[in-house]
Amino acid sequence: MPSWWGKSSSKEAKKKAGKESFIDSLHRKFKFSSESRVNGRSGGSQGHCNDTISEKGCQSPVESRSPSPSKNVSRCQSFAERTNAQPLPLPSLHPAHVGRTDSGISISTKPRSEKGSKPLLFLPLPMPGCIGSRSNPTELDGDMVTASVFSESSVDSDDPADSCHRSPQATDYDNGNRTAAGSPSSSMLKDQIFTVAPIKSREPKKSAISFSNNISPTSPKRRPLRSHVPNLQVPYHGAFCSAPDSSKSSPSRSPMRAFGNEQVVNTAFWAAKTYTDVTLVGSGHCSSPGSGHNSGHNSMGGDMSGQLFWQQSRGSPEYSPVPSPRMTSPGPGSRIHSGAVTPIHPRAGGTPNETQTSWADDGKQQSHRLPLPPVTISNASPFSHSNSAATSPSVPRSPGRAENPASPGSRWKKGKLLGRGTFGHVYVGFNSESGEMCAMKEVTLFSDDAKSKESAKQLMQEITLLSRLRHPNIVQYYGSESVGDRLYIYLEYVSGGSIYKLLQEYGQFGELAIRSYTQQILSGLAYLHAKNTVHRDIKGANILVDPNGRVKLADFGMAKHITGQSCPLSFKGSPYWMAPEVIKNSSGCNLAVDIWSLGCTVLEMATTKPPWSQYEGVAAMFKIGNSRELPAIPDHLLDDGKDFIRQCLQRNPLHRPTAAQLLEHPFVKYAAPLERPILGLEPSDPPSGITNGVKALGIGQARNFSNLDSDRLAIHSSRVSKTNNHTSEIHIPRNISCPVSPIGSPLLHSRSPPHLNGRMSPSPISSPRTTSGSSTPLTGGSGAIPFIHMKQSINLQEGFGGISKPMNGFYVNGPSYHDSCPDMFRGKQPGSHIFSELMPCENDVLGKQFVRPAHAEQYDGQSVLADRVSRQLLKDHVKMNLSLDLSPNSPLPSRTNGV
Ligand SMILES: Nc1ncnc2c1ncn2[C@@H]1O[C@H](COP(=O)(O)OP(=O)(O)OP(=O)(O)O)[C@@H](O)[C@H]1O
Repeated sequence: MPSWWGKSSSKEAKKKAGKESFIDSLHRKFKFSSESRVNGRSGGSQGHCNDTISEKGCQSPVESRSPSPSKNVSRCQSFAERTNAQPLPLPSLHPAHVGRTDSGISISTKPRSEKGSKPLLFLPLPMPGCIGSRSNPTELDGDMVTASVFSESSVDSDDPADSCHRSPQATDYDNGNRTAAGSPSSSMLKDQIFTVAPIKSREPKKSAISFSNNISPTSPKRRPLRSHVPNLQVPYHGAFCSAPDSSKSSPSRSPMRAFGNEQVVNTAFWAAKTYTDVTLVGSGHCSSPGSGHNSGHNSMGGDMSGQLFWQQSRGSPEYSPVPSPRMTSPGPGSRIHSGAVTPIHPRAGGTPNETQTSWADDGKQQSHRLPLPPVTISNASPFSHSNSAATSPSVPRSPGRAENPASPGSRWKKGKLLGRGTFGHVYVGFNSESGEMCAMKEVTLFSDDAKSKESAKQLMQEITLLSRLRHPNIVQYYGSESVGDRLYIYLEYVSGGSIYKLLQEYGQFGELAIRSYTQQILSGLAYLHAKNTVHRDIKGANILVDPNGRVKLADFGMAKHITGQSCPLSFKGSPYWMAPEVIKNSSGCNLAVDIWSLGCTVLEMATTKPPWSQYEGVAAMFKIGNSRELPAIPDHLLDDGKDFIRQCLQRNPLHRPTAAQLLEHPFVKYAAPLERPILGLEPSDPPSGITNGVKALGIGQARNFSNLDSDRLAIHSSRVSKTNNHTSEIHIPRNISCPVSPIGSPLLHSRSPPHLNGRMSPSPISSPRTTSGSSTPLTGGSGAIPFIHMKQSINLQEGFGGISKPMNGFYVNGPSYHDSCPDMFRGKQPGSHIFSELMPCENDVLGKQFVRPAHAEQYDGQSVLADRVSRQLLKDHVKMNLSLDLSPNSPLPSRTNGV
């Protein structure tokens, strides 16, 4: 056991004292905020147009521990050294996957009454209703701004912790996380040690807290913000430390996870690696990119440890018993946040879930009662807290419990740990009554950390943004609720893991898979961008894949809704996937940054590593931001693929095509469609016991929610669970997983060129070594990879850093694929006769023109249908967006006003 573990909480007592006051103040603030919103909040933050949404510190989620082939891979093997990956089995064809997508928020009207505990923390849970009720379209932004302000302020914090000087402890810590399957995996490292709640007893504890579902077996022990047993000491996970614990899942715990514009290079590390040309404001700390098992990205934004190398040997950290020192690789967890702020209190993300830990240890994966999943608030307050004690680790986890038989389907039980993130842990949530699953992100809020408040706000922002998104290629947000000192966020469960994880386990993808995944990512981005929202952290670790090959964009912690005309470009993202303009801070917020990152992700899929991974973080950033070099593109990719990457990696953001435009690129346009596109289009019946939320609830949230999202995509169901004095209205949207995704089985029904049909392309997959991803050094100096200058319609817009203002949701500066079937896409693919038989383009709602194979239907009727459905969905989304944006009450500004 690490020495720091035994140190326990020397600061415990001191922190405890401040918790109460913190909670109270936070509570008051949220409450205040809530009221403000209800009354048409204005948020003084509107004046700010900072990056906002959320800034995460480094985190290192632990990937699923389920047995996987990856186990066969030596953890110490480097990507390059790894033996050939196992061929991916063909996805099985199943009925359309229907996934719940509705969002709901659970709320408990009854405050927690646990003796000795503080009043429940009223977290401002974003809700459809609340959102819809906003009269000012910029409110959302205001929230973000507010968050950003916090974030920035945090960056300037004098708190040593801010500087993220993650010490070697990080390593230990990381190791501990990874190695301790069930051990308290705190993800926070810091020079300060704190104690975490001891593992809860599995014995049922009688709780004074009543559950909405009538479950009241909570544990008296549960003392959210105060009772930490000094038997576990978890190093603070400061901004500087990357989440070393990242396991294979997230590749990128990145080298610079905590980088921020505002950050000051104040660490020795940075001092020694200062590149004058790189605008590294603030002390960026990088987490090791591939180290963490979280997402393994090197996202910047909160903490940046000095590990800026793409970790070549990130096997499956989680399996690795050996404490891994800090990772320097651009893994999943290396994100740089503009504010070196570690979102939630260090402990939040890293605090091991006692219960979970114990479960993991014993491998039983027992689950215990959890508060009701997505529940719609039935009262006027947009903020909710749950009085459910179900989340208490001490709650009996017996699946067969008979408590609350009245509302069987409303209980979610926390299952196995999927991973750790900056904000907390993610578990599988299972409703034993309905058989449904979800991903539960558990975040522990601490009051003893100055940044907790800020972190909470950031998290709220992410939730707020996510709650407004509904697309088959975006992880659906179901709802959230706070229970005591913990916040639970319910998300669509995507069991396949991230692209990063798949790459780690199976090696590089074949071209068909890449095409399919890329097409889906683009679909999600097109939708997102149509809402003037930029993800800012696109990379393999943040893209999840379900068993059917459907891709879902995840982790919107750094996403930002672009609203003003001018928005400073925050230094956020993951170094290796970061666009030049972000590094150079030369342009304003731009949707095009995602396109650049997409290009990097395509390379990542083709090589298992992001471009420039052979360089350490800072050096890579220097390359990206100051040289004209572009990463080498694997030869095994066909011309379309190479061209696609080049299009994305144009240094001038104005030259990059928009997501919508890229959907017309032959590389993705003919990607294999999903097998089951139609199933589920019609609203599915809500689960047993669940009634239509809108009708049943008749509350603002429900109404607004229905307005916010497409009815065609989801059914808003709710369940009213009345228990004792607690009434919860569950709003469980169900949606269909989507037809947009082309890949039901990338290997099947492909509409790609004949030579690719039905087969993976020449084996990229078989041997990760064969391709050189990062092994491909950057050859060439500037201009090694020629830019392709296509017809452009540059339309500089004032106030947006020179970036063109989106037109119909898309910036119109880049290559105009709108123009009738661009020649560049015609017959471009070698040997593809399909491309030469294109039907006349037809306009779609996006103003784009799609091209279809003349004999597509006879070629593959189902595929065509799927394609149409997918496009229709995209149109619907756009329409929906337009409708939403134009609504005076919409929290999102009209696109025409955006950017
Ligand atoms: N909806 C989901 N379905 C399945 N697994 C998920 C889901 N969301 C997250 N995970 C898993 O949980 C892990 C932690 O996710 P989380 O979003 O908290 O952190 P992260 O994305 O890895 O890091 P960060 O948020 O700091 O960038 C991820 O690595 C991912 O494997």
